[in-house]
Amino acid sequence: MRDKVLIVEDQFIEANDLRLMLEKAGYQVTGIARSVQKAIELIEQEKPSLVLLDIYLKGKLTGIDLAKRLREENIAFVYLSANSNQDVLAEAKATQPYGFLVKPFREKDVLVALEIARYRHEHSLESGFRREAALQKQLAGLVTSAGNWQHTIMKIGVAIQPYISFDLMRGELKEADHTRYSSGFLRIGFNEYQRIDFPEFRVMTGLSMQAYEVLQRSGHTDSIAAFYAGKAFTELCSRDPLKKLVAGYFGMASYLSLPLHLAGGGIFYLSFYSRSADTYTHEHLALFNRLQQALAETIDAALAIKKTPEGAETLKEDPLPPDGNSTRISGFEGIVGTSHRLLNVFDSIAQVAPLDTSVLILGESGTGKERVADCLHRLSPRKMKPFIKVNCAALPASLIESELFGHEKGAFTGATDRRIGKFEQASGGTILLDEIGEMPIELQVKWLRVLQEKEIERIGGSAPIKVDVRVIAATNRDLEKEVAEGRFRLDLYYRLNVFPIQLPPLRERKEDIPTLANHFVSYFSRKTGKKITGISAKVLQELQAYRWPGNVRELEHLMERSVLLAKGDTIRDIVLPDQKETNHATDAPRVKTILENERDHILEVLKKCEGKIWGAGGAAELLNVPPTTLQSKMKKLGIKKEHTL
Ligand SMILES: Nc1ncnc2c1ncn2[C@@H]1O[C@H](COP(=O)(O)OP(=O)(O)OP(=O)(O)O)[C@@H](O)[C@H]1O
Repeated sequence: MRDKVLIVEDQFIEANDLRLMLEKAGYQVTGIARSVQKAIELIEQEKPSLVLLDIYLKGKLTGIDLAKRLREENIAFVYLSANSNQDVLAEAKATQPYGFLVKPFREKDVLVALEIARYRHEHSLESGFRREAALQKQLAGLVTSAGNWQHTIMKIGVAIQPYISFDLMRGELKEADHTRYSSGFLRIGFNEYQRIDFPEFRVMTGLSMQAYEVLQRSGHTDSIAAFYAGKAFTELCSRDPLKKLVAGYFGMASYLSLPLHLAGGGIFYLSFYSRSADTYTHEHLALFNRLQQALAETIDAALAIKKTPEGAETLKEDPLPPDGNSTRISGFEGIVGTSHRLLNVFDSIAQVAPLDTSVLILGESGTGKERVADCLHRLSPRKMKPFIKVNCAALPASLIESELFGHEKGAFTGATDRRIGKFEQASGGTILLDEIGEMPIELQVKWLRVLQEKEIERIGGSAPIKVDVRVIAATNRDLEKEVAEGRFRLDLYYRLNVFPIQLPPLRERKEDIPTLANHFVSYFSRKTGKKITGISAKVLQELQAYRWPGNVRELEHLMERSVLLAKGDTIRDIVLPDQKETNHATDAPRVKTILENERDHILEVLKKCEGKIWGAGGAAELLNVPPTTLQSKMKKLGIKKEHTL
């Protein structure tokens, strides 16, 4: 059956061109809508499987408004746009489109974008189902696994973490006679949890037994699944002093409550806390609906053990087996830290590493982007194949193309031999395009085609060559800003941004500073043969107060210097750059180069003239240069006509 496509576009000529293009390629175009209202009517009547969607339409509502509805109805959509305003872009991105096409369109790009959208849509549904089926199986497996009930609850937590991210999980059963059984698990590493039952919690918080019981009695319990964030979380804490204590003590910012009605009667309260405010959504409640039976069966079985006479004896004191609280997986070696921001990065790596999906690693300089790329490769099925790194900033623009795609003998002056490019060298493996934000704009179009069509052409070559390479890109630039300012192609940005991993700056995960500092001290002590065993409390305090504009790399260099200068076995002094200066340096906007200024100025004038170069009122006249000079400048600065509309 032919795929049904709806075109939502208010420009008749463009819409009609698209219709002809799609029909020629075998799609069934179910209609052209010029407004959101008309689009909704056509969607109800025709049930298209794909929608091509312009952002600005006739009427008040925009394509972004329609996109939200398409998401809910699970219909794949691709934006059509010439707009690169940063705010609009951020809004469009939040609707999670399946692709983005920049006007004017090339036929092949449109068709490839539709193919990819269809593939991604089917794949996301399918992989969602597959992942959930795997989780259900894992939960069923826990029913028969031996161990005490707390151990089973923790195993449920470990299994559920990739679906419901948490920093603290609690399980609690209230019996008819008011006896309570509860257990808590604090996440302290990627797959490491510390069991915190109420005796430990009382010791940590200094609560007396009596005070604890008072707090517990005045608590709030949900009878149906619910989540709380922001104001709702603050209100929940003000109604429930025990939750307030937990939130304050462990720095939690949101809460998800999943009450499970057990077959044996009673309710088991499974609840999750997260240190991020935006962790829990309606999707978690929907997931819970699908999983509650499997969860209830697992917990029922675990509690049945508790109810046997032998089980009851060991209920509160039973320690977790040694492998229970520490199931480290290898692969994250070299990335030190256990802050929840870093653990979220580990979760993303674990989720995406085994797939072939492109990954975009974002983060300030020195945050560990290259290390993350290493992990992605090491944890993928491609680990035995090459991992090739290309630094786009370190290559002169004139060489990047031949460096990446290779050239044939005699392709240009100086090409004395055939050269295999980095992309082909990475065949079967992974390529890291570091500093992708620095890639010249002319090359970005070629790069987009490589990503879409999975084939390259050597310079001077006569036919394209198919390549199987997984692409990881990294940048410390704000790519959305680069797009808004015309330095990065919007369609390439969307193609790369399939799975972004954002690395936090060090100043946002200060709790990792002592571990990192100690890690570097022991590394450099070993390397230099000095016997340094620690860092003084004063130095640790200073390290935590500093803003770290250079992130982990700066900390690494500082610790190396400190080890070299240290007298005795402890680091007691450090010399940090003047805080005011460094704050200033981080907050100051990047100074633009002369070429960037020239480019911005020409772009601004061209936009004013709606792209017109020649004749009266054209950009050449306004800039007071001959049109041919302007054209060659535009070429040199990578300004295309479509950037100016
Ligand atoms: N979590 C970490 N644990 C241990 N070392 C780290 C960690 N993160 C970064 N490093 C170290 O900090 C230095 C910088 O890391 P890396 O080169 O991966 O950063 P980057 O984000 O790619 O930087 P740039 O944007 O400048 O290329 C490296 O020497 C790396 O070993």
